[in-house]
Amino acid sequence: MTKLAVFDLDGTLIDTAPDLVASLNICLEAGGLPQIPIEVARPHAGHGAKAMLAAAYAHFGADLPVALAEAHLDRFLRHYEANIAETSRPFPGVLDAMERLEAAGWTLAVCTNKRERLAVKLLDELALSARFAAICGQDTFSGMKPDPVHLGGTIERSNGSPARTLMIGDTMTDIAAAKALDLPSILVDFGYAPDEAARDGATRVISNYRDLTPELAGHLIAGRMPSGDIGAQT
Ligand SMILES: O=C(O)COP(=O)(O)O
Ligand SMILES: [Mg+2]
Repeated sequence: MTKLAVFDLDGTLIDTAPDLVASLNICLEAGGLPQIPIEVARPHAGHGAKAMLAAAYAHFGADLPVALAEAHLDRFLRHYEANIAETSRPFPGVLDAMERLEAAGWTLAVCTNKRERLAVKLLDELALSARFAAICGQDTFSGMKPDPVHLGGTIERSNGSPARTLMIGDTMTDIAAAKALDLPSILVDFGYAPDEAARDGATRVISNYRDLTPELAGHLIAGRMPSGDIGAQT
């Protein structure tokens, strides 16, 4: 059975925050509020449009009644879908890490809380879709991360097995999904919400994709940690 590396999308594979914040700012403008700086909105970028809108309104101390929230969500998603890959790009080093894993026989997949249609569109526009055995979103199965049905379904669609799967993500949502299936996980600490719980829960924390080697990935799924400095292996 193949070894499988499952990547989260926003904040892990692709730096989507600038395009997400651009769509958020369209809504704020329509709501008569100032533009929000990217550094204020970035920590919320991995939690979806609804959470970004709520956080932005809270930041400005403004009310967001349900009807307005719904209208904004619609506005956000329409703008985002039309502009999904304007500035979104893979994080530094991730394409090389994917190549190393593929060359060592690993299968790659994506498990994201983005809507599946948007995840596929983004990866299509970046010419990356074909690299993944499965791209599964919040609406692909009956639940989304951390619900194990999402990650478990992604593994099944990729012809993988939980015993030979590694999860790579940037938030506690990803780490909790891995834990629910008893999988090892890597937290990328340059993502959107690498909080204490996520750092503590992850099997390994990396700050640079050059540390994601087939050797480290193999050790993690074998339940063994490599001895010595990770940097020395690259
Ligand atoms: O859009 C979201 O809710 C988060 O997406 P992610 O799971 O790829 O980080
Ligand atoms: Mg994420």
